[in-house]
Amino acid sequence: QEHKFWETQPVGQFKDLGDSSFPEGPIEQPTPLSEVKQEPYNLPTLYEWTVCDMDSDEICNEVYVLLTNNYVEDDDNLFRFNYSKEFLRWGLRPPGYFKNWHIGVRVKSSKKLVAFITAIPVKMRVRDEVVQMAEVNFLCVHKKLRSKRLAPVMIKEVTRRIHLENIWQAAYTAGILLPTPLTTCQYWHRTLNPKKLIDVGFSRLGDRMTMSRAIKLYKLPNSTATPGFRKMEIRDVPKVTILLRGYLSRFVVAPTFDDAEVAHWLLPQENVVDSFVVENSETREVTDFFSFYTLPSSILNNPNYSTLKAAYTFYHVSTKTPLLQLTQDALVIAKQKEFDVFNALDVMENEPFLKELKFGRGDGQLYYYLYNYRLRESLKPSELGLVML
Ligand SMILES: COc1cccc(CC(=N)NC(=O)c2cccnc2OC2CCNCC2)c1
Repeated sequence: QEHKFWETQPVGQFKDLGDSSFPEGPIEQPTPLSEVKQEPYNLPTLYEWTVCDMDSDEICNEVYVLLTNNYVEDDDNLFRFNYSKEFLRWGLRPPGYFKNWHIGVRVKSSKKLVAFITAIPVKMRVRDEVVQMAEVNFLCVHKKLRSKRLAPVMIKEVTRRIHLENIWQAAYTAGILLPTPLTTCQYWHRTLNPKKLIDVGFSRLGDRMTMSRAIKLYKLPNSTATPGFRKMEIRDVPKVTILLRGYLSRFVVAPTFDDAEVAHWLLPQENVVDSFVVENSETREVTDFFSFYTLPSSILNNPNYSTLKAAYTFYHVSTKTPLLQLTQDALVIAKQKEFDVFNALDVMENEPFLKELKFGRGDGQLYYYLYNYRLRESLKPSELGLVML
C-alpha cells in the first residue's frame, strides 16, 4: 500500500534519490492531444463528475460547505481550514483559469457534492526555463467516503483535463510525505492574541510564562513605523510587478507574474488578501511590498470560540526597507485587524525574520511537489519562491 498510486505516476521516486544520472526536466514527454484519454475516468457506480461553477452562489456555497466540514485538519484535529467563499472565488479564478478544472464528485441519486479537486494555470520558472504548469489544490473527499480510493481517480481526472490543455507539469503541496518533495518547509506562527491561542490549545504557556507575561511578550506597537507604508492601490500594479518579477528571479523555482496576475493576486480584497507598498514621498518610487492572505480555521469542539482568525504571509519584496521592519509593520496591521495569529513558511528569505519577530516553530512540515518534472536534488526552502493557497 506504500504509495501504491504514486509509484505509478511520473514523479521522482524515493528509490531514485541520489541517482544523479537522471537529467533535470520533464520525466515523461508530452503525448499528442489525440492520444490523451478523451472521456473522463470511471468513478465508482454511485458517483458522477460535475464541474463546479464558482460564479454560481449556490455551487460556490456547496464547495464552501464541503471544505468547511471535510478539508485539512491539523495533526491534533483541533482545527480545520475554513476557506471563505470570496477566498475560493479569488483563489480559483486567476487570469486564464479553466472552469472545467474545478472538478466535483456528486452522489448520482442525491446530487450531494462529496468530493472536490482543482487546478489553476501558472507560468512557473524552474532555474532559467519558464514552464507552463498547473497548481493543483483543494483535494477533498468527504469524511464518510475516505479509503474508497477516490483520491487517485480524482488526481488522474484533473491530470487528464490539464493534459487536454497541453500542459504537462504541475505543482502541489501536502502536509504528508509523498514521493518526492521538491522541498520540505517548516511552518512558523507569530502569536498576536496570546490569550485566545492558549485558550483554544493552539499555543501552550511556557513553564516560566504567565499569561500576563505572554501578553507583554507579544505586544506590538499601535501603528506602523515605515514612512510611506500604505495599502496597495491599482496605480501601484506596474511598479509592484517590476519589483516582484525582479525579486522572484532570485529563486530556483518561482512563478512569473504579469501585470494582470499581480492585479488579481495582490490588489487588496477584504477578508481575502491584504497588500501594502512603501512609496518614497520624494521620488514617488515604490521600494517595498508586503502581502498576506486571510485563511481562518474552524476551532473544533471549543466552548468559547468557533473560529481562529489567521493571516498567512503571501508575497513580499524589500529593496529599501529591511524585511524585518516591513514584516513588523505587517504584524501591526494584522493585530489592528484582529487576527489571532500570523503564519509563515521558511520559504524565500523568511527564516531570518521569523526568529527575530518572535515567531514560534509550528509542529509540522509543508511539502512542495512537482508533477512530471525532476530536479537533480531537492531545494532548500530558501531556494523556493512559490507560496500556495
Ligand atoms: C491552524 O489551523 C490549521 C488547520 C489545518 C491545518 C493546520 C496545519 C497546517 N497544515 N498548516 C499549513 O499547512 C500551513 C502552515 C503555514 C503556512 N501555510 C500553511 O498551509 C497553507 C499552504 C498550503 N495549503 C494550506 C494553507 C492548521
